[in-house]
Amino acid sequence: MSLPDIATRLERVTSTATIAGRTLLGLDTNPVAAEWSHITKVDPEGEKRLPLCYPLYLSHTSAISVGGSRDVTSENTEETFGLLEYSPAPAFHEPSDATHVTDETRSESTFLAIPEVLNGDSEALVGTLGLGIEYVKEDLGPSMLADKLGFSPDGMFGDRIGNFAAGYMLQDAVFEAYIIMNPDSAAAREAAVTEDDLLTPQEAKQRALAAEHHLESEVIYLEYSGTYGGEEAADILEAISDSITWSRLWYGGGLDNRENAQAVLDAGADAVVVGDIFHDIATEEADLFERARDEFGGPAEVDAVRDWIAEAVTVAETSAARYLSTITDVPQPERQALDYLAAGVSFALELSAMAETIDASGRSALSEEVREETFSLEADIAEVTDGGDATEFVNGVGTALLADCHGLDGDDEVPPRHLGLSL
Ligand SMILES: CC(C)=CCC/C(C)=C/CC/C(C)=C/CC/C(C)=C/COP(=O)(O)OP(=O)(O)O
Ligand SMILES: O=P(O)(O)OC[C@@H](O)CO
Repeated sequence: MSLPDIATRLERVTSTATIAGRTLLGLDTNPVAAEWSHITKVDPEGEKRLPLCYPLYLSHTSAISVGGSRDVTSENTEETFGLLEYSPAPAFHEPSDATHVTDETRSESTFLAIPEVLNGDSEALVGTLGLGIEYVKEDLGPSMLADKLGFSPDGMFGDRIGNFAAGYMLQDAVFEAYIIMNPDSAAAREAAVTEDDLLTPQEAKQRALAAEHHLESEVIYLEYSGTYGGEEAADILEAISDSITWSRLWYGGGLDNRENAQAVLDAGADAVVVGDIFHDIATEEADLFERARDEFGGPAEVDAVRDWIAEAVTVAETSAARYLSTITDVPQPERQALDYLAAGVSFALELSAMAETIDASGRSALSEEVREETFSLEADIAEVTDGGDATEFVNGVGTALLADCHGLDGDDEVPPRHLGLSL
């Protein structure tokens, strides 16, 4: 038997074993964790910001998806992964364009999640993917290898290096088969989904079956981006979850309270995905900080800030409480939200008082003073990350915000443009 014959037989045996494992034995070989029930989408674009103590909020989510469909670049994606090093949850990369993928994003993400749209145009199903593979094969793969080796191996292996890089990256990637049901969303525009492309539950189920059996998509993603799908979404989820066995089923769009998150889980979603309500916390925190500055006129104890927030707003209606309530295993989202909002606002009050007195002659003097200060937020952060990271995080955020306030540019670990609040 020739070498190619042996390779062909081996490939057949392996793929038969895979199918038997998944179907006859019901083995869960899906690399996307079955336990994940809540995903937070963090968008790297400039308009979508993070609350100051994002590690606290993100300590309750199962995983973080980094990506977005507008104004995303490799630079703001790398920065977002840098910020998420302080987050306790694993982060994966969902690029909307292959050029957002770099060596750094690859090494910092748990896996690459590639969207394919089941009810859009052919660009969104395979066109962008083909373009992406071409980019990995011809540019990214060879340049990553040349960086690592210190020389370009092109002449030695010809095309094979690029093919290997593309194969390797895709083998490691997970595929998300999207069904987009909100034609007014950015995702729908990207994928050319119109009213005519909306699916009935039965059609959605049939496409999900094609995705599971033919495309082998690790995730089937029912997407209502920006709006809650209600009963229509529940009907689709029920139809899909009754028939797929191996792919995970995720729902995203408009979730902002416990009832709607629980409803889609009850309808059969394995996980809920939330985006907007998380980013809204950043705006809310910045607004509360401005009001607290007028109220306290200087630094204040966390307890005093907590009492003031409880009077100043209806905590149950805050984005912080709404975000936390979409995580169904957080027992008291309102209490937790009040603690986190108070922690963020009092940290900002401490920093803004420091801004008045700090030596702002240069970044190193400023960062030295920040390191000498003890911030109460550090203990809270240390509960969700390890101690060294908590110190580094608090000092990093403090230095970045103070430097920004004094117009000192620099290479911040925590770039202030990603934070909702400025001093
Ligand atoms: C091969 C490599 C390295 C990368 C491939 C990159 C690919 C194929 C990207 C596909 C992009 C695509 C088909 C996008 C369609 C629209 C979509 C599903 C967007 C995802 O939604 P969000 O970006 O989260 O939506 P919002 O911005 O509306 O929240
Ligand atoms: O921003 P929202 O509406 O929560 O949607 C989340 C996600 O499904 C978007 O891709």
